[in-house]
Amino acid sequence: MEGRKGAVPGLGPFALTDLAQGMSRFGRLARSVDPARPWAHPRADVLDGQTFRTWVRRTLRTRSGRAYFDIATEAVFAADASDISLLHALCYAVGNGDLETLVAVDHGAQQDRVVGGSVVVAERLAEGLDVRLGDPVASITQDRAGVTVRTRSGREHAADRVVVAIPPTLAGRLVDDPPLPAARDQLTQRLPAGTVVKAFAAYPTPFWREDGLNGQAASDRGPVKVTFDVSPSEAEVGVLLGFVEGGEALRWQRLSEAERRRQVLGCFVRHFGEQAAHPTSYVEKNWSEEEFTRGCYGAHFAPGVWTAFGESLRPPVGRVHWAGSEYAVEWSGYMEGAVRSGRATAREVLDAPRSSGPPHGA
Ligand SMILES: Cc1cc2nc3c(=O)[nH]c(=O)nc-3n(C[C@H](O)[C@H](O)[C@H](O)COP(=O)(O)OP(=O)(O)OC[C@H]3O[C@@H](n4cnc5c(N)ncnc54)[C@H](O)[C@@H]3O)c2cc1C
Repeated sequence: MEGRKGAVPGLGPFALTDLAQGMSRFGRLARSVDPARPWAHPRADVLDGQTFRTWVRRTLRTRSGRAYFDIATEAVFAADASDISLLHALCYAVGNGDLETLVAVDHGAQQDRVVGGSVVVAERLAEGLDVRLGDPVASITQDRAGVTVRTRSGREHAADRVVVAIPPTLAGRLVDDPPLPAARDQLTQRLPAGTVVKAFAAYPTPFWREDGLNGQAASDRGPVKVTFDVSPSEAEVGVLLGFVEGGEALRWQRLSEAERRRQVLGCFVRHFGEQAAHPTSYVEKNWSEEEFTRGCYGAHFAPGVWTAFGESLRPPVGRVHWAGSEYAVEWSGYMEGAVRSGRATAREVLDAPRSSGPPHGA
């Protein structure tokens, strides 16, 4: 699917027709799914009983058509099409616009970057709030009077209600007393995060621009399949970002440091020429190693999970409510979804009956 540097792959008429038909079928099927209740689809058992890969292999006939769906799946879910159910792919696409919007840069989900990094958004939101860092929550105890949250250092915080705003798989690592209902716990056992490594190479200048290239590449050859020019806007330095995602990341992260770097730079050279082989610095960030993230971009649902456990995702358990990107109906897996879910859960808490007794532990 690629030739010389900067080339746009020429797809033949068969591949183009195949891709157009595949996308149209996927879009039609996605629009039949209610992203708030995917398990309620009349054919939910069929859609959730197969992997997205099965559907792609059955529906698309050409190598290029299948490659498009494979690359898009890795880029959107940080997982392989064989990891997720067809129902999840449809639900995610319809809740977040459509598949084309998710992978698109111009007018798409990939269009904008936050100057200073995404952390700036969280820092600005935290201004003026009583945010306490460095002492993670370890356990949550609730009874009829209230909730007590205990941190790893042993501090206790009493409340009427609690919002757990961390990814479901991390929420499953907290100790709950009483234990969570079986269905809710089994759900958190089945919602893994995807696997993503971001590899950055810095150069004295963004040299690829001299060749008329914008630094964006999409390839069916890994380990880096998607790249972006992430050079700072004001600095005289060029930075290329390569994403290593899904199964590619699982295999690549087992390699030695030198081999990982060699393979990433090899991909950059294929796309942008020999100069890419000699960066002034090279940095990798494996998001699965982050203790409080353990992968990204969000949780994905394997076959059977939406239909068997989906109804347990959003309802609170007693005084414990859930919020975060994974709980959003729209823009799940994105910062936008985290904000929407936060608002919905805040409303849920405000509407919940107040405790009749004093807060537990007060
Ligand atoms: C590499 C990468 C690239 C991404 N790119 C994009 C993008 O381009 N656009 C986009 O919209 N989204 C992107 N995302 C996804 C986006 O980051 C998430 O959707 C968003 O951060 C989810 O917000 P959240 O509030 O639900 O959860 P989180 O951001 O995960 O926030 C949870 C917070 O809880 C903290 N925490 C965890 N455990 C505990 C504990 N036990 N006690 C106390 N605190 C705890 C964590 O430290 C964290 O601060 C990306 C994610 C990654 C990893």
